Amino acid sequence: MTQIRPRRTALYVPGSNQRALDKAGTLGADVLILDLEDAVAPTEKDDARRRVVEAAVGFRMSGFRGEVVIRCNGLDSPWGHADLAAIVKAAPDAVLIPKVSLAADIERVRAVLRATDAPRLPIWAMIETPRAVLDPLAIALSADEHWPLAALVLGLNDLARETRARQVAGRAPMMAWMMAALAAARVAGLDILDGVFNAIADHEGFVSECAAARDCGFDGKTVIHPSQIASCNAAFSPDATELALAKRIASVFDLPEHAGQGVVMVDGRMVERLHAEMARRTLAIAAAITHRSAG
Ligand SMILES: CC(C)(COP(=O)(O)OP(=O)(O)OC[C@H]1O[C@@H](n2cnc3c(N)ncnc32)[C@H](O)[C@@H]1OP(=O)(O)O)[C@@H](O)C(=O)NCCC(=O)NCCSC(=O)C[C@H](O)C(=O)O
Ligand SMILES: [Mg+2]
Repeated sequence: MTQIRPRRTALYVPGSNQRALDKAGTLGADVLILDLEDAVAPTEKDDARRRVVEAAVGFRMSGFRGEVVIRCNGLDSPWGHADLAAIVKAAPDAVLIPKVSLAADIERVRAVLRATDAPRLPIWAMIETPRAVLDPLAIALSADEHWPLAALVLGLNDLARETRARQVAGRAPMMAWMMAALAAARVAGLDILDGVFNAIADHEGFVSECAAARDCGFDGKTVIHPSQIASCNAAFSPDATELALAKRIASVFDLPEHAGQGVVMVDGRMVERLHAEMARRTLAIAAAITHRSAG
Protein backbone atom coordinates (compact mmCIF):
# COMPACT_ATOMS: atom_id res chain seq x y z
CA MET A 1 0.00 0.00 0.00
CA THR A 2 1.31 3.51 -0.84
CA GLN A 3 2.20 5.83 2.03
CA ILE A 4 -0.84 7.62 3.44
CA ARG A 5 -0.53 11.27 4.43
CA PRO A 6 -3.55 12.69 6.22
CA ARG A 7 -4.90 15.57 4.12
CA ARG A 8 -8.23 15.98 5.88
CA THR A 9 -8.05 19.74 6.11
CA ALA A 10 -6.06 22.15 3.96
CA LEU A 11 -6.20 25.74 5.27
CA TYR A 12 -5.74 28.64 2.84
CA VAL A 13 -3.65 31.32 4.51
CA PRO A 14 -3.43 34.67 2.70
CA GLY A 15 0.24 35.47 2.14
CA SER A 16 -0.42 39.12 2.93
CA ASN A 17 -1.88 38.45 6.40
CA GLN A 18 1.01 38.22 8.86
CA ARG A 19 -1.22 37.43 11.86
CA ALA A 20 -2.76 34.52 9.97
CA LEU A 21 0.68 33.26 8.86
CA ASP A 22 1.93 33.47 12.44
CA LYS A 23 -0.82 31.32 13.89
CA ALA A 24 -1.51 28.93 10.98
CA GLY A 25 0.87 26.19 12.16
CA THR A 26 -0.86 25.89 15.53
CA LEU A 27 -4.44 25.41 14.32
CA GLY A 28 -4.55 21.66 13.60
CA ALA A 29 -4.79 21.67 9.79
CA ASP A 30 -2.99 18.81 8.03
CA VAL A 31 -2.01 21.07 5.14
CA LEU A 32 -1.33 24.81 4.99
CA ILE A 33 -1.80 26.44 1.59
CA LEU A 34 0.09 29.72 1.77
CA ASP A 35 -1.64 31.78 -0.87
CA LEU A 36 -0.04 34.25 -3.25
CA GLU A 37 -2.95 34.17 -5.70
CA ASP A 38 -6.58 35.18 -5.18
CA ALA A 39 -6.37 35.99 -1.46
CA VAL A 40 -3.72 38.65 -2.14
CA ALA A 41 -4.43 42.06 -3.72
CA PRO A 42 -2.22 43.06 -6.68
CA THR A 43 -0.55 45.83 -4.66
CA GLU A 44 0.49 43.34 -1.98
CA LYS A 45 1.89 40.56 -4.16
CA ASP A 46 5.59 41.31 -3.67
CA ASP A 47 5.27 41.77 0.07
CA ALA A 48 3.20 38.57 0.36
CA ARG A 49 5.83 36.59 -1.55
CA ARG A 50 8.49 37.66 0.93
CA ARG A 51 6.26 36.83 3.91
CA VAL A 52 5.32 33.42 2.54
CA VAL A 53 8.91 32.36 1.90
CA GLU A 54 9.83 33.38 5.44
CA ALA A 55 6.79 31.59 6.88
CA ALA A 56 7.43 28.37 4.93
CA VAL A 57 10.98 28.19 6.28
CA GLY A 58 9.66 29.02 9.76
CA PHE A 59 7.10 26.19 9.73
CA ARG A 60 9.85 23.72 8.93
CA MET A 61 12.11 25.03 11.70
CA SER A 62 9.24 24.97 14.21
CA GLY A 63 8.63 21.25 13.64
CA PHE A 64 5.20 21.63 12.01
CA ARG A 65 4.28 18.05 11.07
CA GLY A 66 1.79 18.78 8.31
CA GLU A 67 2.48 19.76 4.72
CA VAL A 68 3.22 23.30 3.63
CA VAL A 69 2.07 24.10 0.10
CA ILE A 70 2.47 27.46 -1.63
CA ARG A 71 -0.08 28.57 -4.22
CA CYS A 72 1.60 30.72 -6.87
CA ASN A 73 0.05 33.09 -9.38
CA GLY A 74 -0.37 31.82 -12.93
CA LEU A 75 2.56 32.07 -15.33
CA ASP A 76 0.55 34.44 -17.53
CA SER A 77 0.22 36.93 -14.67
CA PRO A 78 2.86 39.58 -13.85
CA TRP A 79 3.86 37.62 -10.71
CA GLY A 80 4.00 33.95 -11.74
CA HIS A 81 7.70 33.69 -12.62
CA ALA A 82 8.88 35.59 -9.54
CA ASP A 83 6.60 33.41 -7.41
CA LEU A 84 8.09 30.18 -8.77
CA ALA A 85 11.65 31.44 -8.26
CA ALA A 86 10.86 32.31 -4.64
CA ILE A 87 8.99 29.05 -4.02
CA VAL A 88 11.94 27.00 -5.23
CA LYS A 89 14.11 28.75 -2.63
CA ALA A 90 11.53 28.21 0.12
CA ALA A 91 11.37 24.48 -0.76
CA PRO A 92 7.86 23.78 0.59
CA ASP A 93 6.26 20.32 0.37
CA ALA A 94 4.55 21.30 -2.88
CA VAL A 95 3.61 24.15 -5.19
CA LEU A 96 -0.09 24.54 -6.04
CA ILE A 97 -0.76 25.77 -9.58
CA PRO A 98 -4.01 27.75 -9.99
CA LYS A 99 -6.43 27.64 -12.92
CA VAL A 100 -4.87 24.69 -14.70
CA SER A 101 -6.88 24.03 -17.86
CA LEU A 102 -4.66 21.67 -19.82
CA ALA A 103 -1.80 19.26 -19.19
CA ALA A 104 0.36 21.78 -21.09
CA ASP A 105 -0.15 24.29 -18.24
CA ILE A 106 1.59 21.87 -15.87
CA GLU A 107 4.34 21.23 -18.41
CA ARG A 108 5.05 24.99 -18.60
CA VAL A 109 5.52 25.07 -14.85
CA ARG A 110 7.77 22.00 -14.96
CA ALA A 111 9.88 23.68 -17.65
CA VAL A 112 10.36 26.80 -15.50
CA LEU A 113 11.20 24.69 -12.44
CA ARG A 114 13.60 22.46 -14.42
CA ALA A 115 15.56 25.53 -15.49
CA THR A 116 16.35 26.30 -11.83
CA ASP A 117 18.22 23.00 -11.36
CA ALA A 118 16.57 22.68 -7.93
CA PRO A 119 15.31 19.26 -6.77
CA ARG A 120 11.92 18.38 -8.25
CA LEU A 121 9.22 20.14 -6.25
CA PRO A 122 5.97 18.15 -5.99
CA ILE A 123 3.23 19.85 -8.01
CA TRP A 124 -0.45 20.10 -7.05
CA ALA A 125 -3.00 21.37 -9.57
CA MET A 126 -6.22 23.34 -9.08
CA ILE A 127 -9.20 22.07 -11.04
CA GLU A 128 -11.32 25.21 -11.39
CA THR A 129 -11.90 26.02 -15.04
CA PRO A 130 -14.58 24.70 -17.42
CA ARG A 131 -11.85 23.28 -19.67
CA ALA A 132 -10.31 21.38 -16.76
CA VAL A 133 -13.55 19.70 -15.72
CA LEU A 134 -14.15 18.57 -19.31
CA ASP A 135 -10.91 16.58 -19.30
CA PRO A 136 -9.53 16.25 -15.78
CA LEU A 137 -7.87 12.94 -16.65
CA ALA A 138 -5.47 14.61 -19.08
CA ILE A 139 -4.38 16.91 -16.25
CA ALA A 140 -4.22 14.17 -13.62
CA LEU A 141 -2.02 12.01 -15.85
CA SER A 142 -0.06 14.94 -17.24
CA ALA A 143 3.03 13.80 -19.06
CA ASP A 144 6.38 13.51 -17.28
CA GLU A 145 6.58 10.01 -15.79
CA HIS A 146 9.53 11.07 -13.62
CA TRP A 147 7.69 14.09 -12.25
CA PRO A 148 4.01 13.25 -11.90
CA LEU A 149 1.44 15.44 -10.22
CA ALA A 150 1.04 14.91 -6.49
CA ALA A 151 -2.57 16.03 -5.81
CA LEU A 152 -5.63 17.79 -7.22
CA VAL A 153 -7.60 20.56 -5.48
CA LEU A 154 -11.06 21.72 -6.53
CA GLY A 155 -11.63 25.47 -6.87
CA LEU A 156 -15.37 25.83 -6.95
CA ASN A 157 -15.46 29.61 -6.56
CA ASP A 158 -13.67 30.10 -9.86
CA LEU A 159 -15.62 27.28 -11.45
CA ALA A 160 -18.89 28.96 -10.40
CA ARG A 161 -17.68 32.28 -11.80
CA GLU A 162 -16.67 30.81 -15.13
CA THR A 163 -19.60 28.44 -15.67
CA ARG A 164 -22.29 30.58 -13.94
CA ALA A 165 -23.35 27.47 -12.03
CA ARG A 166 -24.69 28.43 -8.62
CA GLN A 167 -23.10 27.18 -5.39
CA VAL A 168 -26.24 25.86 -3.74
CA ALA A 169 -26.59 23.51 -0.77
CA GLY A 170 -25.96 19.94 -1.91
CA ARG A 171 -23.99 21.26 -4.92
CA ALA A 172 -26.12 19.46 -7.51
CA PRO A 173 -25.06 21.83 -10.37
CA MET A 174 -21.38 21.01 -9.73
CA MET A 175 -21.56 17.36 -8.73
CA ALA A 176 -20.86 15.81 -12.15
CA TRP A 177 -17.70 17.93 -12.52
CA MET A 178 -16.59 17.17 -8.97
CA MET A 179 -16.97 13.43 -9.46
CA ALA A 180 -15.25 13.49 -12.87
CA ALA A 181 -12.26 15.16 -11.20
CA LEU A 182 -12.37 12.60 -8.41
CA ALA A 183 -12.41 9.68 -10.86
CA ALA A 184 -9.47 11.23 -12.75
CA ALA A 185 -7.53 11.54 -9.49
CA ARG A 186 -8.16 7.89 -8.69
CA VAL A 187 -7.05 6.73 -12.16
CA ALA A 188 -3.81 8.66 -11.66
CA GLY A 189 -3.39 7.52 -8.04
CA LEU A 190 -3.65 11.07 -6.67
CA ASP A 191 -5.31 12.52 -3.60
CA ILE A 192 -8.03 15.08 -4.30
CA LEU A 193 -9.33 17.80 -1.99
CA ASP A 194 -12.77 19.38 -2.11
CA GLY A 195 -13.33 23.13 -2.59
CA VAL A 196 -14.03 25.72 0.11
CA PHE A 197 -17.29 26.59 1.89
CA ASN A 198 -17.59 30.38 1.88
CA ALA A 199 -20.31 30.92 4.52
CA ILE A 200 -18.02 30.81 7.56
CA ALA A 201 -20.86 31.51 10.02
CA ASP A 202 -23.00 28.60 8.73
CA HIS A 203 -21.49 25.83 10.82
CA GLU A 204 -24.30 23.35 10.17
CA GLY A 205 -24.04 23.85 6.42
CA PHE A 206 -20.28 23.37 6.58
CA VAL A 207 -20.52 20.13 8.59
CA SER A 208 -23.06 18.77 6.14
CA GLU A 209 -20.86 19.66 3.15
CA CYS A 210 -17.82 17.98 4.77
CA ALA A 211 -19.81 14.77 5.32
CA ALA A 212 -21.06 14.83 1.73
CA ALA A 213 -17.52 15.35 0.38
CA ARG A 214 -16.23 12.46 2.49
CA ASP A 215 -19.05 10.23 1.26
CA CYS A 216 -18.20 11.18 -2.34
CA GLY A 217 -14.66 9.89 -1.75
CA PHE A 218 -12.66 13.10 -1.34
CA ASP A 219 -9.52 12.76 0.80
CA GLY A 220 -10.12 16.09 2.50
CA LYS A 221 -11.43 19.59 2.04
CA THR A 222 -9.90 23.03 1.64
CA VAL A 223 -11.01 25.57 4.24
CA ILE A 224 -10.67 29.33 4.70
CA HIS A 225 -11.05 29.97 8.44
CA PRO A 226 -9.69 28.44 11.66
CA SER A 227 -13.25 27.76 12.89
CA GLN A 228 -13.71 25.20 10.09
CA ILE A 229 -10.70 23.02 10.92
CA ALA A 230 -11.92 20.83 13.81
CA SER A 231 -15.17 19.79 12.09
CA CYS A 232 -13.38 19.10 8.85
CA ASN A 233 -10.74 16.96 10.56
CA ALA A 234 -13.52 15.05 12.32
CA ALA A 235 -15.48 14.44 9.12
CA PHE A 236 -12.48 12.94 7.33
CA SER A 237 -11.28 10.83 10.30
CA PRO A 238 -12.72 7.33 10.70
CA ASP A 239 -14.91 7.31 13.84
CA ALA A 240 -14.89 4.65 16.59
CA THR A 241 -17.73 2.60 15.06
CA GLU A 242 -16.09 2.63 11.64
CA LEU A 243 -12.77 1.59 13.14
CA ALA A 244 -14.23 -1.26 15.16
CA LEU A 245 -15.97 -2.63 12.07
CA ALA A 246 -12.83 -2.14 9.95
CA LYS A 247 -10.79 -4.15 12.46
CA ARG A 248 -13.22 -7.06 12.30
CA ILE A 249 -13.44 -6.98 8.50
CA ALA A 250 -9.68 -6.57 7.95
CA SER A 251 -8.93 -9.78 9.83
CA VAL A 252 -11.96 -11.90 9.02
CA PHE A 253 -10.30 -13.78 6.16
CA ASP A 254 -7.35 -14.66 8.41
CA LEU A 255 -9.60 -16.86 10.56
CA PRO A 256 -8.99 -20.56 9.84
CA GLU A 257 -12.70 -21.16 9.26
CA HIS A 258 -12.72 -18.57 6.45
CA ALA A 259 -9.49 -19.62 4.73
CA GLY A 260 -10.17 -20.16 1.05
CA GLN A 261 -13.52 -18.35 1.18
CA GLY A 262 -14.26 -15.37 -1.07
CA VAL A 263 -17.34 -14.14 0.78
CA VAL A 264 -18.27 -14.17 4.49
CA MET A 265 -20.88 -12.48 6.67
CA VAL A 266 -19.93 -9.84 9.28
CA ASP A 267 -22.64 -8.18 11.38
CA GLY A 268 -25.31 -9.28 8.96
CA ARG A 269 -23.62 -7.91 5.86
CA MET A 270 -21.78 -9.56 3.02
CA VAL A 271 -18.03 -9.01 3.11
CA GLU A 272 -15.72 -9.80 0.19
CA ARG A 273 -11.94 -9.66 0.10
CA LEU A 274 -12.19 -6.21 -1.50
CA HIS A 275 -13.94 -5.01 1.67
CA ALA A 276 -11.05 -6.36 3.73
CA GLU A 277 -8.70 -4.31 1.57
CA MET A 278 -10.85 -1.18 2.10
CA ALA A 279 -10.94 -1.85 5.84
CA ARG A 280 -7.15 -2.09 5.94
CA ARG A 281 -6.97 1.30 4.25
CA THR A 282 -9.31 2.79 6.87
CA LEU A 283 -7.04 1.41 9.60
CA ALA A 284 -3.96 2.81 7.85
CA ILE A 285 -5.57 6.27 7.64
CA ALA A 286 -6.42 6.14 11.35
CA ALA A 287 -2.84 5.11 12.17
CA ALA A 288 -1.44 7.96 10.05
CA ILE A 289 -3.72 10.46 11.82
CA THR A 290 -2.66 9.15 15.24
CA HIS A 291 0.99 9.36 14.24
CA ARG A 292 0.50 12.95 13.01
CA SER A 293 -1.32 14.00 16.20
CA ALA A 294 1.30 12.42 18.44
CA GLY A 295 3.95 14.90 17.32
C1 LIG B 1 -12.37 35.29 5.53
C2 LIG B 1 -11.35 36.05 6.31
C3 LIG B 1 -10.97 37.34 5.57
C4 LIG B 1 -11.89 36.42 7.70
O1 LIG B 1 -10.82 37.03 8.40
P1 LIG B 1 -11.01 37.75 9.81
O2 LIG B 1 -12.11 38.77 9.69
O3 LIG B 1 -9.67 38.21 10.29
O4 LIG B 1 -11.54 36.57 10.70
P2 LIG B 1 -11.55 36.46 12.23
O5 LIG B 1 -11.49 37.80 12.89
O6 LIG B 1 -12.69 35.59 12.60
O7 LIG B 1 -10.19 35.69 12.53
C5 LIG B 1 -9.90 35.23 13.83
C6 LIG B 1 -8.43 34.96 13.92
O8 LIG B 1 -8.09 33.91 13.01
C7 LIG B 1 -7.12 34.36 12.08
N1 LIG B 1 -7.44 33.82 10.76
C8 LIG B 1 -8.51 34.08 10.02
N2 LIG B 1 -8.47 33.40 8.86
C9 LIG B 1 -7.32 32.70 8.91
C10 LIG B 1 -6.70 31.80 7.99
N3 LIG B 1 -7.26 31.54 6.80
N4 LIG B 1 -5.55 31.24 8.36
C11 LIG B 1 -4.97 31.52 9.57
N5 LIG B 1 -5.50 32.36 10.47
C12 LIG B 1 -6.65 32.94 10.13
C13 LIG B 1 -7.21 35.88 12.08
O9 LIG B 1 -5.98 36.43 11.68
C14 LIG B 1 -7.56 36.15 13.52
O10 LIG B 1 -6.37 36.07 14.27
P3 LIG B 1 -6.14 37.02 15.54
O11 LIG B 1 -6.29 38.41 15.04
O12 LIG B 1 -4.75 36.69 16.00
O13 LIG B 1 -7.19 36.62 16.53
C15 LIG B 1 -10.08 35.17 6.55
O14 LIG B 1 -10.46 34.06 7.28
C16 LIG B 1 -9.36 34.79 5.29
O15 LIG B 1 -8.69 35.60 4.68
N6 LIG B 1 -9.46 33.52 4.92
C17 LIG B 1 -8.76 32.96 3.77
C18 LIG B 1 -9.32 33.49 2.46
C19 LIG B 1 -8.59 32.90 1.29
O16 LIG B 1 -7.47 32.43 1.44
N7 LIG B 1 -9.18 32.94 0.09
C20 LIG B 1 -8.58 32.41 -1.10
C21 LIG B 1 -8.74 30.94 -1.18
S1 LIG B 1 -10.41 30.39 -1.38
C22 LIG B 1 -10.52 30.03 -3.07
O17 LIG B 1 -10.83 30.91 -3.76
C23 LIG B 1 -10.22 28.62 -3.53
C24 LIG B 1 -10.28 28.43 -5.02
O18 LIG B 1 -9.26 29.10 -5.68
C25 LIG B 1 -11.61 28.71 -5.65
O19 LIG B 1 -11.65 29.32 -6.72
O20 LIG B 1 -12.62 28.25 -5.09
MG1 LIG C 1 -9.66 29.87 -7.52
